[in-house]
Amino acid sequence: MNSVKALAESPDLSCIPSIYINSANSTEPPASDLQDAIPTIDFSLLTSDNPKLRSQVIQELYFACKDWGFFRVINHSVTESLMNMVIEKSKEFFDLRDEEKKEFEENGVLDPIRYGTSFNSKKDEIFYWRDYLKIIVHPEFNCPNKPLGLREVLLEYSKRTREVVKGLLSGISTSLGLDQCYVEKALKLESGLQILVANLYPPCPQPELAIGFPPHSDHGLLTLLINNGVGGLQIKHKGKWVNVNNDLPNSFLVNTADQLEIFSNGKFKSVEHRAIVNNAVTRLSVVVANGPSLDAVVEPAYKLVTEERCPSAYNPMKYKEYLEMQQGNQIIGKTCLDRVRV
Ligand SMILES: O=C(O)CCC(=O)C(=O)O
Ligand SMILES: [Fe+2]
Repeated sequence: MNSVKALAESPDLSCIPSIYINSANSTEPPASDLQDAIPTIDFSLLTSDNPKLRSQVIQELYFACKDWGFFRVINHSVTESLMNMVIEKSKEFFDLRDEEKKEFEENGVLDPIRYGTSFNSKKDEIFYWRDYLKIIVHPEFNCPNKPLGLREVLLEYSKRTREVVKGLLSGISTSLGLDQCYVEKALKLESGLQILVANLYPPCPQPELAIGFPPHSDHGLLTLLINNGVGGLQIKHKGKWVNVNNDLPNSFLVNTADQLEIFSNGKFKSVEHRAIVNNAVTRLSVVVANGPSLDAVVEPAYKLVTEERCPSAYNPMKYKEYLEMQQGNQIIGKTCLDRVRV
């Protein structure tokens, strides 16, 4: 595997190889800065003793999912020092020697540990300026045996982030007029799939020609993102690409993903996002994708279809099949969701 990290570190790289040239860059309008602030959800209010505060935050969650598909979560139980350790240990993984990382190279979509470059280098027509490490951390916890300490940090992070996701999904369930445990039970979250993805975007000598992560939506229910303080994430909001700034310490950036769009029968849309690169500093993001159980069949919630008399807009599909379809092909916007849309 030829990592972008090794390429970016080659001594006299001034032009990027043509395989990295993303022709869409020249046709897409540049992103603008956001006019309105991304919604912020105070997680602690979801379990407040005060029913008024609880119902208020559930309503905020509803509109954050419906109008944005992106929100920040504050006052959760994950400490800033744990978040920093996750970033630091992920960086140490990428800093291992190539021979050490080689044993984790991707062989198949459902491999528990996958180190690779681009998105799906066997299928990608152009390559993305990104190396990655993907680890299935639930229902079974997996982890590379190096660097030292990675395992402890990721195990703790996986547990903590699952608690946050559980709380958010019970709020979302309520906000959809369903029982607060409805999502959890229907999608068997006890054995829900959780994949941790570390994305490394080294400095790129021609950032305007390359792309770190092309426009896409995520496969699961909710994705939690943190990064090393370097900007680069852009989301599509009201039809336009906008920059997401890192302006709130100790917060998660959360986005709605495909299975939540399906489950909510399209009430909540999975949001498209992408990552651009820069020529000065390495960007590192750590994303936790939280999905249903692999054997859960996902379809619009029965109650939403019957009580609201909205015909089902998505065909049922086992999450495992959806995941294999999304991870095993090229990633192009929301084309994967189109395949299950009625
Ligand atoms: O690096 C980022 O900010 C985005 C990464 C991402 O979208 C993903 O891993 O699905
Ligand atoms: Fe993503």
